[in-house]
Amino acid sequence: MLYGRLDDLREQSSKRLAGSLRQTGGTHQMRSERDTSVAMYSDQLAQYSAVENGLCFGRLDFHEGERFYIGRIGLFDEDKEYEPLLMDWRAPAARPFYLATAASPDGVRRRRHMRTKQRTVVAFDDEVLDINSTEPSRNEGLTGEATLLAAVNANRTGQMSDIVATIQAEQDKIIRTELNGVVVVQGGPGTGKTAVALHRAAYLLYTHRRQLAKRGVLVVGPNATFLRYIGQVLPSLGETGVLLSTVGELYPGLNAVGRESPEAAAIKGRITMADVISHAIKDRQEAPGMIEVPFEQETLRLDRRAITEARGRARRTRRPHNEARRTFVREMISTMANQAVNKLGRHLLDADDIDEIRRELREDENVQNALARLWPTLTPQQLLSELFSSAKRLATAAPRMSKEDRALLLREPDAEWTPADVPLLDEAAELLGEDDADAKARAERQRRQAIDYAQGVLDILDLEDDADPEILMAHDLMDAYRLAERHGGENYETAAERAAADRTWTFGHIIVDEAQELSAMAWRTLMRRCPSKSMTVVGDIAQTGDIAGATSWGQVLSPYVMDRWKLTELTVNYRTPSEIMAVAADVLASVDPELVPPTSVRDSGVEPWHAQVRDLVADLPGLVAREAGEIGEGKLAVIVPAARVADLGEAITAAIPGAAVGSQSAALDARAVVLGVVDAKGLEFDAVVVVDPAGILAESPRGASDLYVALTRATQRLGVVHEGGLPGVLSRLKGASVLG
Ligand SMILES: Nc1ncnc2c1ncn2[C@@H]1O[C@H](COP(=O)(O)OP(=O)(O)OP(=O)(O)O)[C@@H](O)[C@H]1O
Repeated sequence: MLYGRLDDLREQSSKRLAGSLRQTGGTHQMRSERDTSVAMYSDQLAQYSAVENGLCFGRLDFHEGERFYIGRIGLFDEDKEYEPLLMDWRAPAARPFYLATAASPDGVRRRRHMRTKQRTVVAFDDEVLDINSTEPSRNEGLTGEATLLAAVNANRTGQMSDIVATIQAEQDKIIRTELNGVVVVQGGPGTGKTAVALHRAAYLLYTHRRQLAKRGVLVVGPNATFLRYIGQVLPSLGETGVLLSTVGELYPGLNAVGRESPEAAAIKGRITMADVISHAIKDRQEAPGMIEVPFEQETLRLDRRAITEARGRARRTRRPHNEARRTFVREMISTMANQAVNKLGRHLLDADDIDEIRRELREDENVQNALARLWPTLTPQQLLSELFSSAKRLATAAPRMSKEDRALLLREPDAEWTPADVPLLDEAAELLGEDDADAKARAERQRRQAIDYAQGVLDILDLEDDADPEILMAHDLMDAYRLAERHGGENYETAAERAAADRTWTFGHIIVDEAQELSAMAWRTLMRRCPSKSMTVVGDIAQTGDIAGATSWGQVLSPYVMDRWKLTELTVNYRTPSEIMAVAADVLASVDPELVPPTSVRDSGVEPWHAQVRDLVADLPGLVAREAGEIGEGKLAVIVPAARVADLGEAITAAIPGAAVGSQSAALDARAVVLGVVDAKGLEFDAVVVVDPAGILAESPRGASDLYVALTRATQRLGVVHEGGLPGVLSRLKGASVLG
């Protein structure tokens, strides 16, 4: 019945969409109304398709005989005064599905979890919420235990799936925390932080749709692999208007994927870089001694005092550099005009002549060159590449930075931009001010040309009597205006799309995942994008791997919100079975004995293994092949020190058909993938082989956190392969079976 209703709705929206698309021409207002309905019906259609799998997953029976079905979206019976047929999981009335317990049943008699395959129910589990129930005692505190365990035991697919059917009480509380303020979700590996963050985005969009649809929601993740991994979750919850981005992608028009040493990135992440950039800009507002400017037959002389005075005036406007330049130029032109007038004889000139002289000065190439030297118009890219490619400029802009640190920042002028550069470019853009008048004029010219082009295409189509019906359809559906917009690739329909193209866009809510990895400068950029400071910050201080990353949430947040942030915690690990967690816990204790590992929700009955080999390149592929055989259709990752991704990757891909290396999207779809620790962050696999743990420990000052991350990626099986002895933190493995 529910699927029947979904089909009806789909057909209705599809007809309405076709109707709207068929209307062409009309006034600007009619066109804009039509565009709005096109966007709305397309969204509805996308949502109806997205919720097809597992449309309904739960049922609540109340003591008074009432019964609700719970699902991905709300469905209503139009013929019976919109009586609810299916309740959206985010609606307040659906809450007992996640929270009710035998001790506090909230009127619920029975809770049913249903599993469906396509449109057929394949299993269901009932919980009778009666404290005196004679049912066998269940794992205390878990909601829908059987369905939950089926979900956590299932093979992984290389794509994260939603958890909407089995959200646990501690997770539900965080998902539904109020919109305003900063909420920190701290939790160990596998506690569902990422899942909770994404469901919270869906919940907030449902509950505060009006407020958030306009400004959009931004989800920030650590790298492109991770974003691809989580990319399907929100669409499967029927939400498409969320922008997923790495910090490196936050500067429109730039995809910063260049590489640099972690030390250089850490320096760029320090908050003091904000001062360095501000200094670097001031250094470009030069006041040399006397400069001479040839103008027509005369030589004009600008002395230091005149320049400093004009500079002072321009700075006192407190406008960004490129905007304040107007004041500087006006002052300098006025000084030069005075000199020129005096030389020509003031008594011979009237006001119009003097204006003419000013105009000529502005247009004179020598004058322009002199002004460009004294106060150049700068783009953020130009400022930074000229700063980082000059030891001298760096020394003046960062006098308090050590020589060694400055040396680490030096690079070629045309070097690729790195993720750590993005917050610096953003800072520079703020202080320089956009000088985008030219860019806007260019864009408008291009748009006009595209419209003319599109009009031409449509005119030609009109002339052809026997034109292909498909093309005619295109003609019916699209007028010149829409075609032009598509042609220019600027047909942004959602807030998220518009936001991605605009550096100064501010979001209604920002969710930061793996937030412990962000540098102080990256936080500064994100805080600028969210003036309301409505944020969800998700991470695990114990997993911090980046040396620019955080060691405490207070330290990160207090500069922006003082102590007005709320800490919430997740304590149950749904990913890693207890046998593996015991090994990981020893490593965690070596990071900080005070840190408590999360409790595994299940045992797997499989002990982790280790193998000492003589030569990794020769012996590892055989062990990996054996492990791949153990997990059948599941996914396997081989996690190695960054320095060994290339050689061990080659050995494994040569020996195992279908294996892949690195974090490109195809690699995640492979059955076996070789990854460095950084790229494995946030991901999970059925089996994990951690290679050369001593190498991982030695590779970074945060080596122990990296090893902890590597060990906790497995959902079923873990093996450790090493050449030398086992590091002390893994001595628990000594009792385990030894392969190889
Ligand atoms: N309530 C739940 N029901 C079913 N599966 C869950 C639930 N909570 C978490 N999981 C599963 O546990 C796994 C770990 O979740 P997630 O990746 O969100 O953890 P995390 O805390 O972000 O981990 P890490 O810090 O290691 O990146 C995922 O496969 C997720 O689907």
